[in-house]
Amino acid sequence: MKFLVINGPNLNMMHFTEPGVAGQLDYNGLLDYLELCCTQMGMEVEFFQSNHEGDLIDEIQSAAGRADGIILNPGGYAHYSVAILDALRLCGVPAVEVLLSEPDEHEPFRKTDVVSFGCQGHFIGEGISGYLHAAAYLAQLLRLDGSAHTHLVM
Ligand SMILES: O=C1C[C@@](O)(C(=O)O)C[C@@H](O)[C@@H]1O
Repeated sequence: MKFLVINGPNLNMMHFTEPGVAGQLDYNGLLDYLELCCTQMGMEVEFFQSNHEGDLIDEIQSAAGRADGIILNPGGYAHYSVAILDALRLCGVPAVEVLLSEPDEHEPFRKTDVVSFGCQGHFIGEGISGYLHAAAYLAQLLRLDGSAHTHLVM
């Protein structure tokens, strides 16, 4: 089963806390951590990050036939990109959203999440564990409806 992990603007500049470990990971450290954990769970992952809305949309559109599911942290686009929402609805690949932090703990304008309407699951405010919970959830979803199996056979 293969997942495409898409991270939106500014995620490449952030630092992340690994559960139970002192210190912080940079973006490449995050990718190494996620790849290791997903490999241990028997999943293949591919990563994409962009600061540009159109590039994120191109990546979502190209997911069909290449990945069984999308794990998306849209960054600030979560709050207003109807275009990313449309791409998720059109691409035919199930997507799960991850937001590292809880929007309620930030400015009121972050309470709206338009991209969430294109996602079949949401892991919000769990830090980087959200990516792993999203992967496990997607795997379960795909096993239940058989799409991943169909895709692999094709
Ligand atoms: O870029 C980010 C990070 C974020 O996507 C998160 O994962 O918590 C939440 C967004 O509101 C913010 O703009």
